[in-house]
This record gives sequence, C-alpha cells and structure tokens, in this order.
Amino acid sequence: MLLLKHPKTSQLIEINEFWLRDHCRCGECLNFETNQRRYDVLDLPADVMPLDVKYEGLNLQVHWSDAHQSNYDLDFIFNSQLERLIDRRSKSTNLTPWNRSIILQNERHLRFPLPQLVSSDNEVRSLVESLVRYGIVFIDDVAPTANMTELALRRVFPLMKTFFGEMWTFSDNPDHADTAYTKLYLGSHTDNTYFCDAAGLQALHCIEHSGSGGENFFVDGLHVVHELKRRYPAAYDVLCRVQVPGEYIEKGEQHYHTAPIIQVNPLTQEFVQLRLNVYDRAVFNTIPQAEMAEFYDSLRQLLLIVKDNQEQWALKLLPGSIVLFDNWRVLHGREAYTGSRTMSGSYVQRTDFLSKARVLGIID
Ligand SMILES: C[N+](C)(C)CCCC[C@H](N)C(=O)O
Ligand SMILES: O=C(O)CCC(=O)C(=O)O
Repeated sequence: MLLLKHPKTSQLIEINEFWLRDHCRCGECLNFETNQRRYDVLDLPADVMPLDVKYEGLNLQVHWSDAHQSNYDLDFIFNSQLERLIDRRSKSTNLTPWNRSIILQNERHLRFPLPQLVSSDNEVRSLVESLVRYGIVFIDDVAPTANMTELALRRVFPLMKTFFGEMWTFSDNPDHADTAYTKLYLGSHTDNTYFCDAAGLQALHCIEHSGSGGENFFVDGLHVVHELKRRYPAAYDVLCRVQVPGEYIEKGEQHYHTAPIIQVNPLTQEFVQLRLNVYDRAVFNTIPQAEMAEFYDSLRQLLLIVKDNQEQWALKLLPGSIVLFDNWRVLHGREAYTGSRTMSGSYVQRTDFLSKARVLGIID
C-alpha cells in the first residue's frame, strides 16, 4: 500500500498501488473522447509498483515499474475513495420524504405548465429536480390526447418500450390480462415487479372519465420505509433480505423476477427501491415454511403503514394534467370506477431518469 498525504488538509490515506496505476488519467490509459480505459486489467503487471513518487502542490507524479509515468490530481485520488462516497451520500439533501400533509404543503413545487416546459430548459430542470426530491410531479395544460401526452413526456425523457407499448392507452377493455384493464379497485403498488428492471418512472394522464370513482392515490415509499425502519426495524431487515418473486403472464408473455421488497445501497445503506405489488406476486418459495410467519408479519407491518390515511395523497386525475412519478419510490393506486374512463401514459427507464438528473447536475 502507498501512503499519501493531502498537501492542504494533511489527511493521510493508504492506496493500493494497482488501483492507483489503474486510475492513471493520461491519454495513453484513458480515451478522453469516450471516457473509456484503453487497456485490459490483464495488460497491467499485477505486481506493478511506484519506483518514484513526487508531490508538486496538488499534483502527484509517479514513475511506475512498468516504465509508465502518471500525473494525478490529489483531489481526484482523495475524492475517489469509499469513505468520501459514503460521506457524500449521507449528507445528500435532495430527497424530501413526504406524507399527505408534507406533500400538500409543497404542491406548488410539483406543477409544471406544458407551455413553460416547452419554452424553458430551466423549467425542465426544475421539473426533474422536483421529481428527484418528491418523486412526483404534474405537467399541466396538456390537451387530453395520447399524442399531446407523448409530446409532453418526450420534452423531458425518452420513453420506455414494453409489451404494453411505448405510449399506452387503457380503459376497461381487456387489452391485457391485468386488473388495470378493468374498473376494479387497485391498492397502492409499484409497477413491473415482474421485470428485471422495473420502470423508473410512470406517467398517467386521464383522457376522459364519464362516471364516478376512479380517484387515484399516491404514497411516498421513501417515507413509508423510513417509518418501517424506525418503528419495526426487524420487519425492515426481513423485507430488505427476503426475495419475493413477481410474475406477469398473458398470451405471448411470461415475465418473472425475484428481488427483495426493499432494496438499499449495500455501501451506503441508503434507500434505492421499494418493489411492492401484492397482486403480481408469484408462488412464494424463497424461504423455508418455518420463516413464513415472520415474513408475513413484516409485510403486514409495511402494508399497514402504506394504508395509513396520513400517508395517502388521494386526488382525481383530471384531463389536461399528467402525473409523472418515481415508480421505484412512489406507490400508486386507484379507486374502482363506473362509466367510461380512458387513461394514457408511458414508462421511463430508471437509467434514463437518473442520467437526465446527472446531466442536469441534480444528482451525482
Ligand atoms: C400501466 N399499464 C396499464 C400499461 C400497465 C399496468 C401494468 C399493471 C401490472 N399489474 C403492474 O403493476 O406492473
Ligand atoms: O387506472 C389507473 O389510474 C392506474 C392503473 C394502475 O395502477 C396501473 O396501471 O399500474
């Protein structure tokens, strides 16, 4: 290991020599056009050692045993360590967990008129910022058609194509073998628990509804998971560990994916995803019968918090307003309805949502 000292902070860190050689940022090692390394790990001698190390202000010069010469920015080295990653994530303040009263106090931050979105990149940035912070936004003044819904969404994100379509329009016509394509009640859930990669975002636009019921409700899974961890830490641990299979079966489609209901970042323990859909659960066979009671008790504790009135934000989606929400965080549901009701919407891939937020400098 190589002991390095930061010339300004005097902080000391021990660096693995191979890691340092592997993070040479010169043009011979790194393709500046593509940000890709130009070599295979096996091209570097496993026992590569620094023969000479020189500090020049914030610069570190290393002459290597494989005759390579590297120049490092010491801030790059010190900022590229695990401790710094954990420290940065623990201090990140761009998420606001909410229950109904909190989100209602912040509703003014959630609404974005389409004309402003179309004419201002700053408005797009503000929308993405609110989507990161609260997990839900609304695009208003959108003509209630699938085409205008698509135009509005594509102003911000590329759309995710699934067997439901890229843009989808649904009603109680049985176009797919799913309760969404009925008039029935749907309890709070996240979509696509049966996909290897659940949609990162979901958009819903009520195109028309002539009848009663059909109100939607939204719950912040981040707030719910924080509450579960605070009040029932054992249940939290079970739901972070136990693999729960989801499936979607219809003619020509047989999707299946298994993962925990709560996913956290293994390094920082921060929340990553709530994957909760009690309806789409497959046969549950990933733990022994002796552990089933503990699992179901844990799931019930989570569901009781989800169903707590104080967590649920109920509202009627009206034609002209698209709701766009984080499908890895915010649960959504629908009251049963009567009459004719047509919804249009789309999914956005998680990676495309996060990429946009990074490009806009909103997240790391
Ligand atoms: C949104 N759209 C109507 C296209 C599909 C609905 C999929 C419903 C499925 N049970 C799930 O939760 O993923
Ligand atoms: O019909 C709605 O408002 C929502 C349907 C739903 O929950 C879904 O498509 O996942």
